[in-house]
Amino acid sequence: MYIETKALSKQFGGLSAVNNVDFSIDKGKINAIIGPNGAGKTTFFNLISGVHKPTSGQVMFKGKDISTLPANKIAELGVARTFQTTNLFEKSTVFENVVVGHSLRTQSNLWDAIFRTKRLKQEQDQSNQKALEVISFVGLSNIADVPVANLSQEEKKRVAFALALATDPEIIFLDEPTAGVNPDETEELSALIKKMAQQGITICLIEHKMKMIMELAHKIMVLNYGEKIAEGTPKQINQNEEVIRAYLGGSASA
Ligand SMILES: Nc1ncnc2c1ncn2[C@@H]1O[C@H](COP(=O)(O)OP(=O)(O)OP(=O)(O)O)[C@@H](O)[C@H]1O
Repeated sequence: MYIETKALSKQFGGLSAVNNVDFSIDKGKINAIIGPNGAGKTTFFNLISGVHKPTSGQVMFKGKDISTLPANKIAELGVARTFQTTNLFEKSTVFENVVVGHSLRTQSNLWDAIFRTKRLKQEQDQSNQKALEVISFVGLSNIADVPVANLSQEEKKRVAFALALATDPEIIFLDEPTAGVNPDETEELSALIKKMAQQGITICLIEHKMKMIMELAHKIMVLNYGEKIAEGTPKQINQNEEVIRAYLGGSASA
């Protein structure tokens, strides 16, 4: 089993944001989490990536319990979250933003920085090369030197993907990756998500756009009031009575 949650629960005061959720994320596939507003999707992400500690239950990564590891340790294991586009440095270029991502994988310290050591130089070269590689992968090579402030929302989303990819992740968590972009751009970003999965990167995403999820995901989990009400292929989810009632408001093609 790759990533697995066992009876995972998180309470905020008296509120059960995530309640007793068993879920497994399939390696190399596109896994999706859907559900109405406030269903617990973001909290579930935060539990897996170590932002929140569970109230009870476990998160297992390749058979190891990571429930109590801090977020930076979980990131070092190869679990990356995309950053909101608002976390990008607007005045810096695409390249300058992305090069930061790879620093998670480097060892240099203050000593290296003061004395400009060989290790620092080698690692800077590696980070620069990695940044160029992932910028090309997300299709932004021609604007690598443009400040982020001058980019469209869709291009900023690509920068956020590149930043996550620069950390050499095994799995990427995407929280509403296409929020705020138009339908054509949504399709283009979907194609990019597929391309990441084809590279062997496991994807886990939250999305409200049902049509996109139905076309993209291999596996879907539906949360409602913190509880898992269904899990399955897009086809199974589309036909699930409880999902149709709770989430799709009676129309499976919403
Ligand atoms: N840090 C927090 N403190 C208190 N309550 C919280 C906290 N984070 C989330 N909640 C509550 O937990 C519940 C689940 O929230 P969460 O953001 O996980 O839902 P969501 O499915 O991601 O919603 P949306 O689709 O609106 O982003 C909500 O009722 C929310 O108000």
